[in-house]
Amino acid sequence: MALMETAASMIFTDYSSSSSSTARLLHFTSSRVQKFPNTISHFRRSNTLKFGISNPKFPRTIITYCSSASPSAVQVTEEASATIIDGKRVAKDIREEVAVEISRMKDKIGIVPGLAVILVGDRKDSATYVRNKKKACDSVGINSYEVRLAEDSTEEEVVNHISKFNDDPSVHGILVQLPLPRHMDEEKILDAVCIEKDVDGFHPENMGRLAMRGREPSFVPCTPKGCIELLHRYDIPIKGKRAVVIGRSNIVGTPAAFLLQREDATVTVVHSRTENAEEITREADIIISAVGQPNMVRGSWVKPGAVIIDVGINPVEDPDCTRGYRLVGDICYEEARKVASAITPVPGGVGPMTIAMLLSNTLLSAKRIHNFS
Ligand SMILES: Nc1nc2c(c(=O)[nH]1)N[C@@H](CN(C=O)c1ccc(C(=O)N[C@@H](CCC(=O)O)C(=O)O)cc1)CN2
Repeated sequence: MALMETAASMIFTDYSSSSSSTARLLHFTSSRVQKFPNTISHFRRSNTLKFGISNPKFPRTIITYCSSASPSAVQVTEEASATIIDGKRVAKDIREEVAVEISRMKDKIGIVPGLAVILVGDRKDSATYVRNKKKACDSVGINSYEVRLAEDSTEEEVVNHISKFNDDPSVHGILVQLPLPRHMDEEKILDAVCIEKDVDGFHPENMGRLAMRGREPSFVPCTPKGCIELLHRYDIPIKGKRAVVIGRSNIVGTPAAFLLQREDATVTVVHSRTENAEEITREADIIISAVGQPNMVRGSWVKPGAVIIDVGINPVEDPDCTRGYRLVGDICYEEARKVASAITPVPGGVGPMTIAMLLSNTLLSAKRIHNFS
């Protein structure tokens, strides 16, 4: 099956760092939200595959292969229930942790972190994300600065604003909301953000460092950082696991794959030209999907007990919803949750983590610039 790559047009989150395989992504102490209750305790593969789940609250799942030749013939004969990875709750915890650090910094050295956001054009979804970023800044005590430019602005205008923010000592983080209007050269604009303030982590130097062993990016893109943070906070092991990343966009898929590799996972990237995407994905202990195709990953793509991080945020028409649409992920949630051991919902999974990680990166930047630990 061919996958569609729609990095720029996905209404999705895009997004992480670690200096060693075990390093935490955040630069302040954070807590795990709960023990991961659904760990597979054993596996027995034959015509009938069974796995036990360590927490008695979760029913034992029996998955029967009706025909070993056809993976789509997998039947769940007893209702299983994956742990729901609650991104909304983790994001709230992170906002609280960031707020505590910001007030400590303000008390000790009188510095308040500042974030500058540049929005070009009139996409409604982008305007909503920018508004939510401002609200999140307000809630933790970060000063925010916003520039809104018309759809037909020039690249030069955008770059001029970036240059001013690069030179402004009250600004510690700069981001340009994506996607940009089609006539603009995204590369040229993102390259203009100075690397010390690149809280989105989209500068090619940051990405290059992320890809290299022994090098540290200044910042890790917020969405992939959020994905790994969710795995850490739910105590989900990554080291030595097989991970499949679906999608290879610059802002999610590619950095997510680098991050998983830095955490010592064995990583495969599945993309629009991949043959046998379904079989490859079915080998994975951890799936991160960021492809922007509603419900593309079916239950049959998922190995029993796998952990699923769904980055896709796709609107699908629904007259019953006040907005006229509802949001679904790349993963067919109703099918996958019966096979997986843990899964992020959409909405309320990775999405809220993107903004929480942005706040965390902005705090990190201000601490670094002012040599505050
Ligand atoms: N400069 C950037 N542009 C874009 C990024 C980014 O990280 N930096 N990511 C996405 C959009 N995005 C933030 O910018 C973003 C997307 C979604 C959410 C979110 O919280 N989603 C909610 C649902 C929201 C809804 O109901 O509409 C959820 O999943 O629960 C936050 C941020 C592309 N552009």
